Amino acid sequence: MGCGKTTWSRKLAAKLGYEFIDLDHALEEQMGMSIAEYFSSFGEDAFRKLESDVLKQTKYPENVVVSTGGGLPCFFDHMEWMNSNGKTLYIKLSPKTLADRLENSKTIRPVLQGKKGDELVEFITGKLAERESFYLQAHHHVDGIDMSVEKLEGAINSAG
Ligand SMILES: Nc1ncnc2c1ncn2[C@@H]1O[C@H](COP(=O)(O)OP(=O)(O)OP(=O)(O)O)[C@@H](O)[C@H]1O
Ligand SMILES: O=C(O)C1=C[C@@H](O)[C@@H](O)[C@H](O)C1
Ligand SMILES: [Mg+2]
Repeated sequence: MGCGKTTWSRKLAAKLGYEFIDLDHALEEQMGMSIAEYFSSFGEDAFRKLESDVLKQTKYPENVVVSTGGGLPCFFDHMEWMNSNGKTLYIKLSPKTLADRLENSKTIRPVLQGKKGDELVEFITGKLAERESFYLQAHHHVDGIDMSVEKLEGAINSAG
């Protein structure tokens, strides 16, 4: 969460002349409300089910860069499904850098429940420990510091 998937997928798509789909955005369109509102009205389990349906039922164009939500890779068979249907890339950052970015971001992320400072760093450290085994299944891993479109292109064109 907050590693730059949306920001950099959009830039990569523009550079490649591909379409761009952000699955959090697609979900919000389908729900007719923000993710934060959906979480508080229907809870996380309902959100994860809908997120899975949107991942698998979206009609993807042939050439597209897709950014997922931060939790999506860690539920159901999503990593396996994405690895079978495209090239996957994990943008890796430390909990401290993620916390700094998330504190400055305007998007409300309900999983964080308003945490700040050291409490936020500690929470992200725990979440990453739970989740990283899923993220590491991605075909390619890039360090999210000094990010550039060229760095992303290099990673997806590399052997692994
Ligand atoms: N290389 C960068 N350097 C500094 N800030 C960045 C960089 N990339 C993204 N950001 C900022 O970090 C924040 C999170 O970025 P973004 O929303 O793209 O992350 P995300 O991975 O899509 O998050 P989520 O998992 O919640 O969808 C934004 O405020 C964005 O402007
Ligand atoms: O990390 C998560 O679990 C989430 C990340 C966001 O992208 C959204 O998908 C939602 O806020 C949940
Ligand atoms: Mg995003």
